[in-house]
Amino acid sequence: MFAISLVVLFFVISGICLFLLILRLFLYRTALIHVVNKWVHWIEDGMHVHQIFKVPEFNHDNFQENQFYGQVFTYLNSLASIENSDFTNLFSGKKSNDIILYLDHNQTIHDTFLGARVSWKNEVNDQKLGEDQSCCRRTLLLKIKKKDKRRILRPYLQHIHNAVSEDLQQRKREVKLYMNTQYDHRINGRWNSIPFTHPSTFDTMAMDSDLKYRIKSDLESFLKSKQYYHRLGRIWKRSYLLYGPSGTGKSSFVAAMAKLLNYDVYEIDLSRVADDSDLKMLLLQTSNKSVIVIEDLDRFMNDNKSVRGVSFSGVSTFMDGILSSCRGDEKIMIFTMNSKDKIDSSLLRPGRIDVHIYFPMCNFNSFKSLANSYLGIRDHKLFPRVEEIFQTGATMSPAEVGEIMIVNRSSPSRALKSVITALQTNAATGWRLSESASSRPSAEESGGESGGVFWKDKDSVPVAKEVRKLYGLLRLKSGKISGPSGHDSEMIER
Ligand SMILES: Nc1ncnc2c1ncn2[C@@H]1O[C@H](COP(=O)(O)OP(=O)(O)OP(=O)(O)O)[C@@H](O)[C@H]1O
Ligand SMILES: [Mg+2]
Repeated sequence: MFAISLVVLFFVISGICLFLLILRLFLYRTALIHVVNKWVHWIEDGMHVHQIFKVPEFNHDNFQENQFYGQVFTYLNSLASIENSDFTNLFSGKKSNDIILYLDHNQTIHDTFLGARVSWKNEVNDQKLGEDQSCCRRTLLLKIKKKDKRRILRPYLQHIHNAVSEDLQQRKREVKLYMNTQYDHRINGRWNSIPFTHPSTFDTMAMDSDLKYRIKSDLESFLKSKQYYHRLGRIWKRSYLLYGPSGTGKSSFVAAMAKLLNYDVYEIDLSRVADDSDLKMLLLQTSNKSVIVIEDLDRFMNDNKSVRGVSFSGVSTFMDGILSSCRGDEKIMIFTMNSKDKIDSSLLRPGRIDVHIYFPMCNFNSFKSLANSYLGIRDHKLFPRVEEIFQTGATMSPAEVGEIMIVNRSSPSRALKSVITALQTNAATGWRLSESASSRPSAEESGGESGGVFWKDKDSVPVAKEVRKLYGLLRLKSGKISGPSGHDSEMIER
């Protein structure tokens, strides 16, 4: 009898074990386990009081981005649990085989910290602005059990901060290009960003190497001078004016500078700025360590004295950068122009523009540099002929030379012959005369009224001897900064 009971018991226990095993297999195979987990969490959540914390995208005054929002967003997207969150977005990353996961609007993601379970919601509220316009107000909501709050809240926020800082350091900051959106007083953020992938670098620029070295050193010494500027009571800002004819590499050089610094680029399109206060707002919404760029400033200033409400004084106040100094961080401003001829000299005075860099048309040296990078040749039997034509004063922009070389890259001889023909045609049509009249820096421009430091490619302009003498005198008065090769004739400090 006892033996029979034992056998029955054995079968019952085995049956239960088998049942549990099959149930487990069933739950996992069919993913019903997630449904069960959801119910368990739902019941558990219902038995607790929660507290919700908001992390809005913009600070309460709506002027500046809330840095912590960006940190939390990066942190959440790096969590393994994002893969379990519904509607996660998949984007391709920097490398072709990279896939990046991003939390979708109004989705929830869970995280655990020191044994406590918290959840985050990526809340996005669409606001109707007009007939066919709307904007989003983004907030991240942290839901945490009241009983866990005292124990984990502060360490958890610190943990996010540390995790993101390390992550950012590892990724060495992905540089972004920000562009201002059309003005609308109901929208908080005025900048849209995309990854900044411009291929230009200091190495790819066909420029005098001495000049490149000076610009690099200038940037580096500026970045190290926080205390110095502070002691002088000056705003820690450096402004560069890149000017010269079209296609000489000004925009490419902006990209090269931003890459060298690893700074984000904020490019301001003045036609989208409503008025002076909007321009101020844009400046206030830029982040630390950024390059602020206004391209073709001469065009805007000359087209109409007031660009859609932006006044002359609005532009000069912007250039003074007083607002940008609110957070005491360094700012680099870059302005590009084709010519300084018609620009009010007060806009170019030292302090508003610290360094003037002239971008010349192609000369034989920059031609050789382009031939090296575009065609892979350092010398060629046609080089003397090309040099001869340059010496007659014929010229073209580096952009034009580059285009000819790209089209004929399979045959360097054909490329050089095409460049020679194009140079001859330009010379015959008298193009160089108009170029020299409109955009080369005159003595007055460079050393006279505009001020600041003036740099140009040492081969670019046949500067008159008298001007050089004058420069020499000015240098003696103010001290000099010389490059590695000892050429200091291109730089004037007033
Ligand atoms: N000095 C240079 N070295 C190498 N490439 C150059 C140089 N100048 C121009 N290029 C090439 O020519 C093209 C046009 O250059 P970029 O747009 O920088 O000229 P830009 O001076 O800004 O012209 P614009 O005044 O019309 O805006 C780019 O593809 C760039 O790579
Ligand atoms: Mg340009």
